[in-house]
Amino acid sequence: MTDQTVLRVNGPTPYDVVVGTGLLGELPTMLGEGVQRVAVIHPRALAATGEAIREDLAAHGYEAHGIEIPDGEEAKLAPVASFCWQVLGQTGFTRSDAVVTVGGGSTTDMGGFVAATWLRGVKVVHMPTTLLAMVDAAVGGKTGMNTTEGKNLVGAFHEPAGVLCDLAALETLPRNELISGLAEVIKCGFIADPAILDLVERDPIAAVAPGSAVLRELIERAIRVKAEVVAGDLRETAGAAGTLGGHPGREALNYGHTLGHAIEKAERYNFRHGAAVAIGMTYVAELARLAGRLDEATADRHRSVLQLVGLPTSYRGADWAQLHESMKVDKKSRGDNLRFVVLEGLARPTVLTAPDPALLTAAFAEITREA
Ligand SMILES: NC(=O)c1ccc[n+]([C@@H]2O[C@H](COP(=O)([O-])OP(=O)(O)OC[C@H]3O[C@@H](n4cnc5c(N)ncnc54)[C@H](O)[C@@H]3O)[C@@H](O)[C@H]2O)c1
Ligand SMILES: O=C(O)C(=O)C[C@@H](O)[C@H](O)[C@H](O)COP(=O)(O)O
Ligand SMILES: [Zn+2]
Repeated sequence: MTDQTVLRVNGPTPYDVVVGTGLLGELPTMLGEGVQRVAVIHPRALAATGEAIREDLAAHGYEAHGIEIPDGEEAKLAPVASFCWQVLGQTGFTRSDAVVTVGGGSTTDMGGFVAATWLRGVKVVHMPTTLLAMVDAAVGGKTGMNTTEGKNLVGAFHEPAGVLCDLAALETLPRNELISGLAEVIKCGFIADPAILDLVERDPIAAVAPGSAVLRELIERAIRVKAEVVAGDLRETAGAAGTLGGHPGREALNYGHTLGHAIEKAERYNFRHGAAVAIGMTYVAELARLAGRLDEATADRHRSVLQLVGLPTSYRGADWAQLHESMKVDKKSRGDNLRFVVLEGLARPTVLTAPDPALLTAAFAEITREA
């Protein structure tokens, strides 16, 4: 009897996302044939876990090296990538060797980037340890590094060879981190799978309880949404090209992120990613409502479902001019035109290009009003 669920991600190089507990035994199979050296990249907070995985790999005959990186967004900086490249160089990493990331989204983003760039691309297996990384960051091959000018401005698409989501990791995750991850789950509910919203609304306590059947179902549903979206538009080109008949393709996964990333930068990354995205989703719901695209009930549902699990839906930090300036380098922008993913209804994402500036500020007024 196994508690594992295997979710397939299709695309140029299909791979599995395994959800369950006690998954370390799956790692050698996922690494596949021919791997001699493995670099286990983990944040400081997970030093013991990283070392246990390194030792297990060594016991299986791999030449296993641990690479410790900073916790959180501090990991997503160029000097950290440079340090990792140095270790790979000094340990003689070749194209048949592999990176294993163990950590949250900041670890999978930066470790994935190192794997994408070392020798122009080596194998990577992600072992996400936060809810957010399990349902989002570890799946789909997007990697990202921050620069002074903004969030994720450097990166590459580099799909993993596989993803192991060990649910036991969620037992040690601080509650605010779990809640942050739930924002990306709820995002999947709005853009593609409204059953997610029903599940959260029916039992918000179980939704944030590690080990609950509800949380597991939410995780699996969100991974399915992500897998389906990236399989259809891995490199995020379909939305701007208009090849999916109005569907934004992979850009749909950026719902709430245009303002969300600007808030994270303004708050010097002291804001959780999911919290910023929750505010960003509330903002675009208001924007879509004011633009006459979205009905009032669905816009209001953003506030109610996000608040139910303790996520913020209002903001009174940085001013609009500063946030607007940061949004200009959002990857969905084309030239001087901002492009926002908005909803025309539940599970009906589309792109709103260059909205009237008066609408942008009116929507901002809606989310600052009650902060
Ligand atoms: N590439 C993508 O598709 C994608 C998707 C979503 C988010 N992201 C990125 O992911 C990042 C956010 O990731 P996150 O929310 O996982 O945060 P995170 O990686 O910063 O982890 C949060 C904190 O929890 C600690 N931690 C991790 N696992 C733990 C565990 N099991 N027990 C105790 N502590 C643990 C970490 O060390 C860190 O201090 C952002 O940089 C965001 O841009 C990327
Ligand atoms: O996988 C994607 O595509 C996403 O947009 C998922 C987002 O949740 C994630 O935060 C991503 O890193 C944002 O991408 P970016 O291209 O806006 O940096
Ligand atoms: Zn995100």
